[in-house]
Amino acid sequence: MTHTHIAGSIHADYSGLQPQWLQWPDDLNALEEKLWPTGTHRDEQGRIVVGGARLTDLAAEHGTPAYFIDEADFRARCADFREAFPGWKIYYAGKSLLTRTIARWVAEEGLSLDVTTMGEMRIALAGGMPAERLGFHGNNKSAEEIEFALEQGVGRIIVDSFHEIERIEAACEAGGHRAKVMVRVTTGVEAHTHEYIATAHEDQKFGLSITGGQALAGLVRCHHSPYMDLEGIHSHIGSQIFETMGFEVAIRRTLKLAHQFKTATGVELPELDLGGGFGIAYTEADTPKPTTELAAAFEEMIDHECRAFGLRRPSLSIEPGRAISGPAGVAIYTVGTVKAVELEGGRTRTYISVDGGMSDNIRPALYAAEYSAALANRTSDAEPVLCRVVGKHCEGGDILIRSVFLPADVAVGDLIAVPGSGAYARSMASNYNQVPRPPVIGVREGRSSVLLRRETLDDLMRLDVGE
Ligand SMILES: Cc1ncc(COP(=O)(O)O)c(C=O)c1O
Ligand SMILES: N[C@@H](CCCC[NH3+])C(=O)O
Repeated sequence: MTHTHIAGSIHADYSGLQPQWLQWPDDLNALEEKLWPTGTHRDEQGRIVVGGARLTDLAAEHGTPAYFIDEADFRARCADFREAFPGWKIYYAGKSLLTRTIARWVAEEGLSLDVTTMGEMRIALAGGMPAERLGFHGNNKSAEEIEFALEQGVGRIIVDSFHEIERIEAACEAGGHRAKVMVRVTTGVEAHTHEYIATAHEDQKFGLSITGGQALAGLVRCHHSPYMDLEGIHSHIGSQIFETMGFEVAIRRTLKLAHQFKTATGVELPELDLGGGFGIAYTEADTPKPTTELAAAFEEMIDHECRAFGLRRPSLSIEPGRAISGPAGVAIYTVGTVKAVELEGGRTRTYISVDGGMSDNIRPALYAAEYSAALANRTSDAEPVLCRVVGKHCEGGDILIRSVFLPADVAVGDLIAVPGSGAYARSMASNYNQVPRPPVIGVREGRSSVLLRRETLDDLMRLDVGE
């Protein structure tokens, strides 16, 4: 192993192995505030404490891998959006993480809820979210889902295609319903995020294109429908976005569309929904903007464009998912093996295998998403080594954290905590390799409660009904 001098101290030389954004850590035991639920700290023995509970105790009680959600932090993030965007409707995006209890938290915090399937609708309603506070999304809603939504009286259906318009009308006709709808449009914005989670460029499956004219045609079609009350335009440009620029372009283009609609029909659309996508810090390199800053930028742009197009300011809504559930959640794994792999140039990468992997967090494999990690059960004075935290699946790409500095003495049995695991981890989990999915545990004032229990092998066996 070669060594190099950086800022006066001697470090192992990981040049070429270490991504540019990953800094040599000043203090491996430090917990960078922006990554963790508010109030996360180490106790006097160095154990990480989340929501007033030691992760060691939580792991002993609930096993690993597991996701722990700090209820106070989750609720505070709901409140933060509510307060930063006064007068706006805030729809928490349930796809990021949804259980009945979480739906209840969201309802109690006064937010609405964005759902995408029958399953999400059922869980949200079972959690006590009033149907009129649900926004029903999806690019291929089934007739059954639409009928259910109308019967329950969901607040609005966000229409994604002409086929769906026909399906909604048929369901209204058959069931004697009226449907409140918004039309999801593609604004052509190239959001600065991973290609798979950008959703407003033209060449993808969501929404009706503004440029192609389908968006205006869809709005007019809904406006004239005898079964629909058209509430407005919906735009969602993508996910894990830090810059306001993409949203500003979307605001301009959707309000221009609202103006065209007014010219075509003489009617002003009452509402504009700007979707979700607000980025969070997964690593030290991520710098999310405070919600107040986002709100100020949006407000200014909306006022400006409304004036420019001679429109009244519409009612406004957003749909944050990750920005609420992501930082509130920490995943805990147990180290099973540690392997120093010799690379060319005499350098070493330390592979730390944990008891989970791509089945409980597919995001690194799917989007090359980066995460951070910390030793949860103790501190260490050992020197930092460049590690790759990998899972237990039969797949070379089963990587949880591609590059992270951890102490050189990480050993079998240690606990690894991964912040930012509240969003799109459990909700996208699978049973790959017949691994039961981990539980979601709520933590509040030092006490924990199971929100979603751990799957068991019996659960898996029960599904396997073949001869
Ligand atoms: C329509 C819609 N709204 C809201 C969201 C939530 O996004 P995020 O969790 O990034 O805020 C998504 C997912 O990207 C979405 O598709
Ligand atoms: N699931 C994605 C976000 C996009 C999903 C919603 N359209 C993620 O983990 O980042």
